[in-house]
Amino acid sequence: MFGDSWSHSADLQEAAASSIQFDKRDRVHGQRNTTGDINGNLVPEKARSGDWKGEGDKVNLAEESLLNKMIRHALVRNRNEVEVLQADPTSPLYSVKTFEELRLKPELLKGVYNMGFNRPSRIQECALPMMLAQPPQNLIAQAQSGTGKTAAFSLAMLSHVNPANKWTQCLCISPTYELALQIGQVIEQMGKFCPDVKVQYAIRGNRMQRGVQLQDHIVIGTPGTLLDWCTKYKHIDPKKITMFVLDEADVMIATQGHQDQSLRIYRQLTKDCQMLLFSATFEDSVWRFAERVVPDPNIIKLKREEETLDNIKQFYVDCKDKDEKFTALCDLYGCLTVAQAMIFCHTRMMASWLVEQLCKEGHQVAMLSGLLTVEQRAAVIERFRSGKEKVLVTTNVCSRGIDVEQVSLVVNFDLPVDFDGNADSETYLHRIGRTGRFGRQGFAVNMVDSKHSMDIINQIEMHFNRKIRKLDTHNLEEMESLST
Ligand SMILES: Nc1ncnc2c1ncn2[C@@H]1O[C@H](COP(=O)(O)OP(=O)(O)OP(=O)(O)O)[C@@H](O)[C@H]1O
Repeated sequence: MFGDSWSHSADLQEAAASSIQFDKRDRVHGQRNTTGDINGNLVPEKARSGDWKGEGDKVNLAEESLLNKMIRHALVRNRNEVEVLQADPTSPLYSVKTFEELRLKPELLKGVYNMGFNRPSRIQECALPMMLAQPPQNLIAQAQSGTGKTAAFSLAMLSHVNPANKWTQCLCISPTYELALQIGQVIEQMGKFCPDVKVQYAIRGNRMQRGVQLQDHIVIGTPGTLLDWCTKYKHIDPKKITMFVLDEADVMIATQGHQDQSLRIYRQLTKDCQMLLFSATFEDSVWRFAERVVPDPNIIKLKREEETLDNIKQFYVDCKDKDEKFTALCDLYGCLTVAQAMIFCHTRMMASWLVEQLCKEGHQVAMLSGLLTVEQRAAVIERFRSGKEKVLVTTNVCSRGIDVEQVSLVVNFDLPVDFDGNADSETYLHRIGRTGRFGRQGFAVNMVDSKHSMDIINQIEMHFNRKIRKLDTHNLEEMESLST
């Protein structure tokens, strides 16, 4: 398929990876400030975490993904059209509007409905018929988190297996232990009425006697353990795998060693094995990886709904220093609690300082930062969502993940900057942008405390071609207009 050059480069990668002592759990728990590039080199995480003027709080892709799964209870709204690129453009394109059209086993259909799914999501409409087609078709699918990818491939695996064959038929690779468990939960829930279908987890700590062949039909696991189970321990015969799913490919390749482990598993499969790859984003490195493991793919893409600054009134407050920013924030406090507000800081330290100061002033605020475990973060977000907390102080760790409809005011206590200290317009948009909020009004207040931060405001103004007006915190009329 890719010839020797491809396997040679995989070998080179493995050799490189094994020479670097790197515990992947470090990444899972966000201790590292590095990430692996396509060649397995360690490179610093850049703009996303912002690392200028003090360590910005780290955004760990796997944690972000897990957090998203934990806090999400429904599909993300997306009204964009799905783009489909077929491997064979002459073959008819099927898409379904109902789950019945898929002719699933009745027990499986019952499982789907039992989960409260009435109809396929946008991405599922196209992806499901492709994944269930005969002869099998390969698929690369890209759509943001929450659009129904996991549910789609879980359904495909459950539908694919023949329970009468007592061996592993579907492999699903996931970047972390926790994410693998999340996928397993979906499969187990969806397969609730298919008791004959067995699921197993190839994750650290789950050990079996060497040479014991699994009878479980679907195995979900992390790349390293799955590779061991296929090669070293022979629990799985890779030649009998007929469906191979790679989930969260973007997270996978950002994790040192995972890419080459996945490639090594892939190389043991037969060429008839159906390959399915999913990713929330599609940078070049993800794309190159996808092309390596998914020959002749159908490609499905669902663009993220554009965030927009429409309906957002943007202001800046001119301050001398941090303390003056704090005073300005306290002046704004009445407006913050009218609906709900998020206050962004660059570092964990700044966020902690701010929370402490606000509490001293008698204000009730919640804090979200990379210092918290994913479970703790999920709990804080739930409290904020349910309105138990009105004001959330946060770093970038959650600027992407949480969609809280009722947030009407965003304060950039620190402006978003990239690695070099320039305006990070993308993060700015993520912090204050809203997607299709039915014209609901929002406000953004940016704290400026230096010529440099004023420059950033100017850069952001130019980037979005929108005026950011000066807010005089002593001008009560303008202040009050924030809450109307
Ligand atoms: N057809 C559907 N109808 C209703 N809800 C659905 C449907 N498909 C999935 N969901 C629900 O929507 C949410 C997101 O789905 P899912 O986890 O499959 O998305 P995803 O794209 O894999 O996102 P992530 O990568 O964060 O897991 C879940 O709560 C899931 O139960």
